[in-house]
Amino acid sequence: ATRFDVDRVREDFPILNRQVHGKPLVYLDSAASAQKPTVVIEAVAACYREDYANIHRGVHMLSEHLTTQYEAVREEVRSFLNAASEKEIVFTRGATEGVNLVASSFVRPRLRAGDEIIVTGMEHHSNIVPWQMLGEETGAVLKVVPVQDDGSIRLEDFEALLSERTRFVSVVHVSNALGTINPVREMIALAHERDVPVLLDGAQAVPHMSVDVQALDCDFYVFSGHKIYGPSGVGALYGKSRWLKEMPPYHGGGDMIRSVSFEKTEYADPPQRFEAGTPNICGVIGMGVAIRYLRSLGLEAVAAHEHDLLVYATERLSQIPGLRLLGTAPEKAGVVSFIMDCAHPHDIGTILDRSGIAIRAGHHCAQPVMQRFQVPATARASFGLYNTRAEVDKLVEALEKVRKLFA
Ligand SMILES: Cc1ncc(COP(=O)(O)O)c(CN[C@@H]2CONC2=O)c1O
Repeated sequence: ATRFDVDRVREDFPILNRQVHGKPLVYLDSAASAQKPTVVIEAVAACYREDYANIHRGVHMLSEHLTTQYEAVREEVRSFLNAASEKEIVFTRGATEGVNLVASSFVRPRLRAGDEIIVTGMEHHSNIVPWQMLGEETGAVLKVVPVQDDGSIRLEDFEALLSERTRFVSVVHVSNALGTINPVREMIALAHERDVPVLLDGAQAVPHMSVDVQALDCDFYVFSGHKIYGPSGVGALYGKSRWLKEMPPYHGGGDMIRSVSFEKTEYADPPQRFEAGTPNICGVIGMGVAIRYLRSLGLEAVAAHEHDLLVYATERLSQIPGLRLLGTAPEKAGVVSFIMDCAHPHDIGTILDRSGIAIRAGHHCAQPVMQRFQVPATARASFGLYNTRAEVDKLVEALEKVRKLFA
């Protein structure tokens, strides 16, 4: 793979030149949201400054031009995920809306009291709460794959939960709290042996690795634009055509119809059926530019660079007395979660902030993970393509300062 020139790449991210509390920003919170390259910032600005109109219905040049740009992003996302057709790509507000859409339109009609939905113990709340809401409505129950001490799950534990009552499996591809990469290909094969469809939450996977939904054979895949260096409030849901065709609309309104009358309304075909109302037009266009930018750097080169940072950070943090890593599975991406015996994660985050270092401290919308490891919270450093070993060294330096302060 071509050596990844991170110093050159950093020039693409204006915010990385700024100071925080008089110190250079060291941004180690990309798992929460990634920073934006100039090409994305400029594309969104140009969309509003030069090209803006509403899309899909206008007969004037601006509307037609922007509609073409907007719909071209659907092909960009199809290619990014290697979906069979761009009709399998639904634009959403993000991963959370993608899960809710599938829960409401695909799973809900299939559920009866006592039916089971399988998730893992490391899910983000956006892949727990929608299923609990369905359970309250239908009497369906959640079955949870236990998390091992190293933050991984065991296939045999997953298989043991599959039963004739299992109606759906919804699992995270890469954990935002532990960094674990789950064995999703094998999980999907086991579920499909029993004709059980699977949704993968790919919010933390797509920034760090190539994703091929046809090779995975997942039934649904969700991700958010803001984690792949694009705007917030935009994302995508991949769904197999065979499923999208049979799904009723999620939200009603304009654009998702073929014809409306008080006697009868005909819905549009997928994907438009699931895209009611005026969308985040310039956000979608920005997301398309972000995907092109990421792919221009090469997912393999980005993954290799981030893996080097992950290994380096893990080695260096492991040498800090009183620091315990959470999430030490052999297959990991993106994040290093840890606690220190001398300070609460929030204190760690506050002190690091004073040194210009941005990490996340809390439960990372994965409270069951905190309960599983019996910690109130963790400190989490997470990596993007623009991070460097020197920034890991600054993190370690600051953590030594925490130790001196609190020891
Ligand atoms: C694994 C995972 N799934 C779903 C989501 C929800 O994505 P949206 O908020 O874009 O719908 C997140 C967000 N990650 C959170 C956001 O802040 N810090 C995190 O780790 C996530 O990490």
